[in-house]
Amino acid sequence: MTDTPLLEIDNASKVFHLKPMFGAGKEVVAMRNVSLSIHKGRALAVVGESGSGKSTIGRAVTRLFELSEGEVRFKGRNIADIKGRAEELAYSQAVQMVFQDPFAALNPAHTIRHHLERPLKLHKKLSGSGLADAVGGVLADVELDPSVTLEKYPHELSGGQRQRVNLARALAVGAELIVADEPTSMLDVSIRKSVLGLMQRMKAERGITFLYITHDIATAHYLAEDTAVMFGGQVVEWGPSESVISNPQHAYTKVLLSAVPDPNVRFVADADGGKAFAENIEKVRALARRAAGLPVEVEPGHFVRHRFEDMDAA
Ligand SMILES: Nc1ncnc2c1ncn2[C@@H]1O[C@H](COP(=O)(O)OP(=O)(O)OP(=O)(O)O)[C@@H](O)[C@H]1O
Repeated sequence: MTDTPLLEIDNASKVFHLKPMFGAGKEVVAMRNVSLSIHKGRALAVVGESGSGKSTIGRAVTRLFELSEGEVRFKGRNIADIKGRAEELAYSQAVQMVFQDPFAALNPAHTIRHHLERPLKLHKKLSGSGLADAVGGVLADVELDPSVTLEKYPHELSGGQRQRVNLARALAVGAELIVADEPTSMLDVSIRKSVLGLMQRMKAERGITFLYITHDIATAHYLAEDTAVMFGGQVVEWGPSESVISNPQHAYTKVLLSAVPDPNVRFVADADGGKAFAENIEKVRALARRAAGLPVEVEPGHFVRHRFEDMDAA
């Protein structure tokens, strides 16, 4: 591991100012003092329920808006300082997004060949046999057979195959970091693991780095070395995935884990399997929403904002 992480999110906050046609304007704090980092060739899972602020992190990293506070650094450079067409293009190639709906990101009027050749021609200036080899290469990387895939249109593929095409396209563009926002949640349960397995291999074999955004904490450890749990725009607990999952410290993390039906997740719950927290969900949410105090390190690299004991005071 090199010392400088590929991606650093440093004390990042985002406030949206809503101005409705009628009534008073209001502010939504979508992300509050978030600090996270990922080294090259590793994955960080950001987990939380709907509205917790996970996608806001992804959108900040892909430069869809400016932060209200803090900064995002890619290879040590503040992405707010990226200027000029060449630098912007280089960043938008290096940082690719894969979305929940694998169909929406593909043009139904074009074949898979078109989707993959276009970025390779445009960005890597390939043609002829070099282009054919590169298309074959990215399809092999995502474990799709060129002879049965290339001439098909997106609607002729399964959801899992379409998501593989999206990942192949990210590779064709030259992705170093893939922001995968709920990439498997629209897929059948039976093929979720295979797509996660593919992302795992892209990481291990190609050195691709993933920011994996998911509501499903059970899937985090398939892909991500590290997991951050979000609620109300803040990260309430983070650390090595194994440690966060097997030894959760925040009541909200316990609630997320108590909803996991997967027997492979080594969640060492307390006697009631976290049910007490699930039944007190509003109290847990109130705890998670509280302004962040100084985090406590419970195990090496495993941090939590508020301990169980704090819940009664919430
Ligand atoms: N462009 C925006 N304008 C106003 N509010 C926004 C905007 N984007 C996000 N928000 C608000 O910020 C909060 C966090 O949203 P975000 O989309 O990051 O959550 P999420 O955890 O990704 O949820 P989901 O899984 O449902 O997308 C929500 O309250 C949301 O309504």
